Amino acid sequence: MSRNSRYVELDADRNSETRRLIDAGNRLAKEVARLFPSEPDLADRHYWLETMINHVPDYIYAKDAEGRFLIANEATVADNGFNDLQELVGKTDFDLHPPEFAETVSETERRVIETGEPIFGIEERAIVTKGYDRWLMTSKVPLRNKRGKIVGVVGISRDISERKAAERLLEGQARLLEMVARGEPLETFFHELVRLIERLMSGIKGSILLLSEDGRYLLQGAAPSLDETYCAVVHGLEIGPNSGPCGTAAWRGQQVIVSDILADPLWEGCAHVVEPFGFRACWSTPIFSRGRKVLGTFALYSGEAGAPNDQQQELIAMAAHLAGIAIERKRAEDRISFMAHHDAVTGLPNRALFEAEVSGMLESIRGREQWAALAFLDLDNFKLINDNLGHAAGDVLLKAVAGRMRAAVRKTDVVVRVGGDEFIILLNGVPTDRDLVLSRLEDIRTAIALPVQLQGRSLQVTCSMGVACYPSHGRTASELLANADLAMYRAKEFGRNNLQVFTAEMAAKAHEKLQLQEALREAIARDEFILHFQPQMSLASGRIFAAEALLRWQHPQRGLISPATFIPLAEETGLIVPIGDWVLRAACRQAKAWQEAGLPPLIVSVNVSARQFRERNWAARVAAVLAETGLHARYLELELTESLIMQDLAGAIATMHELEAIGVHLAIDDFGTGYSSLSALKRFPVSRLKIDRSFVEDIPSDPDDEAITAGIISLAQKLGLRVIAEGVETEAQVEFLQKSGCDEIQGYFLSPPLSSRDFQALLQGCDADGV
Ligand SMILES: Nc1nc2c(ncn2[C@@H]2O[C@@H]3COP(=O)(O)O[C@H]4[C@@H](O)[C@H](n5cnc6c(=O)[nH]c(N)nc65)O[C@@H]4COP(=O)(O)O[C@H]3[C@H]2O)c(=O)[nH]1
Repeated sequence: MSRNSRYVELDADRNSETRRLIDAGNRLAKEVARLFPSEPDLADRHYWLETMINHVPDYIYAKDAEGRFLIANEATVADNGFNDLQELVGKTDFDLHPPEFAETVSETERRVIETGEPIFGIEERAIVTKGYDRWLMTSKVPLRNKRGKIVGVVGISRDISERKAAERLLEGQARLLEMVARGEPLETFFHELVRLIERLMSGIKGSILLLSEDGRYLLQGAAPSLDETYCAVVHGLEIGPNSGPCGTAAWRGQQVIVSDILADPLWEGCAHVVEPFGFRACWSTPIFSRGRKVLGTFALYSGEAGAPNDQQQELIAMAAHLAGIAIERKRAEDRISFMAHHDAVTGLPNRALFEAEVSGMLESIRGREQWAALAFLDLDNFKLINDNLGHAAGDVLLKAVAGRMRAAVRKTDVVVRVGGDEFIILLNGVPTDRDLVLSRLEDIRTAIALPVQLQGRSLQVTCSMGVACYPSHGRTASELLANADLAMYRAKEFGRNNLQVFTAEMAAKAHEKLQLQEALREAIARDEFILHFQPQMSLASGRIFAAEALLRWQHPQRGLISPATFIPLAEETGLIVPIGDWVLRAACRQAKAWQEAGLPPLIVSVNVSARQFRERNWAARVAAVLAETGLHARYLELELTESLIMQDLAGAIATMHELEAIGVHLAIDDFGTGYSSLSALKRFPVSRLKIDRSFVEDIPSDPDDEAITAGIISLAQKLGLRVIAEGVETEAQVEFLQKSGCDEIQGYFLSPPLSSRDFQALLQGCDADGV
């Protein structure tokens, strides 16, 4: 039996077949025992070890304390550019690599030798010669002799380039997506993308081209590594079935791989264009939108002929996909930004854009002999067209008008839709000639007023325009806007369809108005209002039977202020509602107080403004005041003006009926100045007409006024209404009115408006039957 007990010699004493088999088995066993002796000698072990480490793809080596290679596996030898281990032995990293790399390696190894501490798993750039950028994971342990003394290092390094590349790709993708999310400029994004791909594919240069808006040309997107001359040649390339790899890829919507530029028909005739740049292959991939529309191309150029491998194809697909996301996102942002800065109906810039840019525009003419004219413009009666013909027609009109305005100004001027029917025009950098500026603006007004065909009709729309000029009417955009607005307000006051240029007087008035408005607000809070009462007398009996309540503002500094000064503003601002409520309550309370003081019951007449009358449940509010003050409804008369009623005839008549139902009297004030038609008048539940003072004023000198007054009186009689004339000052007027059949009078002839105390004294001093 051999020393190797695992390989037993078999018993040969059997039949011949079996014997032959046994002989073969024994021969095999002997051979195995020879090849694999159980106690191998040192040389065998050395050989096995060498075989083993040479089969390992990692780099394994040992170096002495001076960093000289003692031994290394085949991978180390070959990747350092040698054929045989002996060529490497004795060399240091300084002999093999650039000094900065060698220094880093030797520094690590010195540490291991000095400390005796091994280093595991450090990542380092590869300094082996494999032609492309690679990474290693390295461990180094001290090399000891038999006595345990450290005499060098043993190193083992694994190529982790692929893992590193995958990591870098992931990081790159994350960075790119973050750039998209942050809305970085497209150009920056493209640069980063191309650079990433170039880092991952050595020897490759990338370029991104974008398809022009009309879908016909390729325009430069980014090509950070390509020669500018080459980029200039490609920029503006028309796409087509045979237009280089990029032009063709964009045309077909398919990837075009040109493996050898010099041999490919796509480059026929133009290979000489790329030749100087050293390209041999070009792979162009279309960049698609989500809806598969071509947005551009992603192209890679290689100095070597060939097609991309699977891994490279994956990278290309990823890059084209990311580029598509970025382009779409940018376009969406641009769209949103356009929508945020432009008016959807007319496509004109909106106020936000104007305000963002106007300062820069004004700045551009600062110090020059030029003006900027800012016109605020409002279409007259646009609401009427919108209400009667519908919003779609209104939009058509706005578009037409916007187009005309745009056509009437220069490219450098600005036309903005502010909202509704309001526009701003900025004529920038105009000569300092007022007449010229005004004539240009008048031209725009004329263009606007040309007929527009709407729903088969020809309509005309005029405009009111207010103008403020830089620098004399304002140095900032907001000053100019505010002043042009004031001027437009004035244009409207002048009956619309005209142009007004801002003046200092307008500003002063506006300022005054603002102050008055503020003071009025405070007056309500401080209870600074009082009522005066003006008697009304029956011409037949000579009895004072009623009093008109007239508001006064007891201003702490300015004294008694007439309502004519503040009522229009109170109406404009809506302050008339709380003020009117106060008047109604105070008048009812006073009338009731006089009754309680034992005076003969009087009707108190209260002026009602349109704004008040439109308040919801106004009749119910009147009833509540009557209940609160205890005054019977028949002692209250409400004076409504013709214009108030005509603003919303149906609504006014309904409210008048509600008031009639409560039992209050209704009168029409200022009769003759409005436009109430006779047929409408018949439907008003009123009990008297009040002839406006303007007709009474010139009686008896003006025969026309006499005729009108007499006419109103006879009309009222026919309609069964009583008539009162206001503003009666003279005996002659009284005589005329009496003769004409007027029922009642009010005016200085009788008495001016009096404080409640004076009025009470007047009543008490009166003869029970008359004044
Ligand atoms: N020249 C002349 N004037 C006379 C004569 N008799 C009366 N007046 C004045 O004519 C105005 C008559 O009031 P109105 O036509 O309702 O015109 C009123 C009325 O429209 C409005 N108003 C006054 N009080 C109120 C109120 O409480 N509410 C509302 N909404 N408006 C009021 O203010 C307007 C002006 O009121 P007042 O300044 O008080 O002016 C009063 C009165 O003082 C006269 O013989 N000759």
